[in-house]
Amino acid sequence: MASEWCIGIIGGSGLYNIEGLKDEQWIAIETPWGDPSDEVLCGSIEDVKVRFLPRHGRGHPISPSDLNSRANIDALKRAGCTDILAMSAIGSLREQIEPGRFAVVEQFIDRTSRRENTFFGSGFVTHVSMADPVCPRLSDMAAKAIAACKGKVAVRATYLAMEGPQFSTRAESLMYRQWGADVIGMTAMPEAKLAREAELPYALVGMTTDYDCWREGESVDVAQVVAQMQANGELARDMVARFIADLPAKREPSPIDFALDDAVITAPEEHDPAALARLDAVASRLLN
Ligand SMILES: CSC[C@H]1O[C@H](OP(=O)(O)O)[C@H](O)[C@@H]1O
Ligand SMILES: Nc1ncnc2[nH]cnc12
Repeated sequence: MASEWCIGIIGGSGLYNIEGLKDEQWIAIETPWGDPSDEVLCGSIEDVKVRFLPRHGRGHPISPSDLNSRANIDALKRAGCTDILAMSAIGSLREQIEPGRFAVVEQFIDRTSRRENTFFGSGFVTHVSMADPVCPRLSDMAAKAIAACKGKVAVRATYLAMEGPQFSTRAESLMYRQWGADVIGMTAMPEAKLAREAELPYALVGMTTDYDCWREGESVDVAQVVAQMQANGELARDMVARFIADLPAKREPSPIDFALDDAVITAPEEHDPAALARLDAVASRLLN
């Protein structure tokens, strides 16, 4: 049955606010996983409900490895989101994805190692499919929004998620290219996995800031990233506004809304009540 959209926007480096929301209000949301990165800016554009969360918090106090992605995704689900459009600054591993070009991500290679990456531990063991980690419908709409704003866009990119906070060595950067990665960042994993566990369709738009360090004699630094981030800001804000304005009037269901069907392996008699209690938002569809 068709329903209303409620779009969660996760703002990456350089995108700490969005403008033009009606009835906007920053709201603190408590979660069983701890504090999200910041309050959530809630409001609407036309008839579409919008929930905006700056991934690193306003002022960028939180490092990639310390992001509480479980709290961030849970908070967006609790705030009523039906879908998530995530924005990220990225390095490019391909000549043709130059700084300033936006890349719509289709696949991930997850090299992160020190992050909580699931809502589902012992007592409610669950294995969701990540074969197709992003929502094709949202990704397609994001690519169209970038093009409509006269932005340069690359589609079907593979994103390598690294732990950081240091940038890669040259050998790593060259190896990631051989692995088939197109772009690199430090934050979209486990965020995308957790969105899938929370049955939230997720798309990722990478905003290219640099060529990382695979090109002979070149390397990346924060000054370069920040300068390009500022240059990317206008397109980022325009494309988010266009993406929301161009959503179909009603939201048709997505298969990702049912990602937990057939994913839970723990027998009902072995379910841990404490584990279930923490899943009141994330797995609300199954538990109610
Ligand atoms: C300032 S460059 C490194 C920083 O930028 C990206 O963050 P986000 O994905 O939130 O835009 C990258 O992953 C690093 O966290
Ligand atoms: N080169 C790079 N490596 C990792 N994360 C990034 N974010 C922006 N540029 C990056």
